[in-house]
Amino acid sequence: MDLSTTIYDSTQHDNFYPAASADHGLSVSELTAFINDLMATLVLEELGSIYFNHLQVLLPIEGLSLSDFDARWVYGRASLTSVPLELPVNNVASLDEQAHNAYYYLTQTLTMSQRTILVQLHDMFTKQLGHALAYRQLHKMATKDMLTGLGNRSAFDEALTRQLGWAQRHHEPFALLVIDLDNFKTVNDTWGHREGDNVLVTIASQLKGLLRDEDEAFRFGGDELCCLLDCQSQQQLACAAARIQHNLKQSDYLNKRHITCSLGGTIYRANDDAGSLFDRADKALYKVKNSGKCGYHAA
Ligand SMILES: Nc1nc2c(ncn2[C@@H]2O[C@H](COP(=O)(O)OP(=O)(O)OP(=O)(O)O)[C@@H](O)[C@H]2O)c(=O)[nH]1
Repeated sequence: MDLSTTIYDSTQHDNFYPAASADHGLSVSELTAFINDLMATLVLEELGSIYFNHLQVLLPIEGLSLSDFDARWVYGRASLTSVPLELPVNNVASLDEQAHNAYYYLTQTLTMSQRTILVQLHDMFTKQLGHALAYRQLHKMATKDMLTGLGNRSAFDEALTRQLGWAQRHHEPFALLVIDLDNFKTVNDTWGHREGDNVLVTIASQLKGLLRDEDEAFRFGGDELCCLLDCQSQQQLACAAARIQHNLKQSDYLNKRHITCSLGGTIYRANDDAGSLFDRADKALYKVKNSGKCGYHAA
């Protein structure tokens, strides 16, 4: 889910402004005037665009249009500044161990009561921001394989659905490559489970290093990995598979543990869905497994 959408929904923007004004004992037009007078350009380092969405919540108010605001918006600069005011964004530090602050660049010095209101409004905005960040953090944890740092099966499912949608709309094929380690159980049995874990981490990190920016790798489960590749032909896919296999064979660490892998690949075809695409790649993989392992087959 898009983070900005989450924020927008969670602030229930139709009700937000009147609620804010009631809380602060101001009429909507007084509050509007206040925001207007402040001409506050909000710059939240790293989270600027997220915070900007909060501002959009405030924009449909009388007298303040997006273009007005745009004209005043200064991201990362303080050209309008008379008084930069830095306020902590609550609940965020504990989520990702980084301190985040919102910087309000003001065109006039605030009176004490304006400052109090700004701080109160800020707390209201950042509560929503905290929720959005908590959601983002949870989503990250739910889609990441904790051992290897690759996307997990759930991330793979999401990415595959996205890729299929793109391929169907734009008639642009892509490739699915399924990689399964050979005799991995022997590594666990011989060197122990921890060493088995190290092997998985090593392979995942090599894979990440090998792929181009537009390609993605996932741990599908156990000793099986998947890649979604920007390949449009069997030839390109075969090259990618050969590159991966060649690279793994160069690793002394993996050679000492007799690690090889089998790969099955396929290219998207019109009318494919996730099931048909995956089945083809999986069948190709099992052809390799059934004919001596350590090879590549395409379907
Ligand atoms: N160390 C470690 N082992 C795991 C993990 N997940 C699954 N395994 C082990 O991976 C092994 C996979 O075994 P199999 O599916 O028989 O695969 P294989 O030994 O590679 O056999 P082939 O695929 O036929 O070559 C099992 O022993 C699992 O216990 C993990 O996170 N860490």
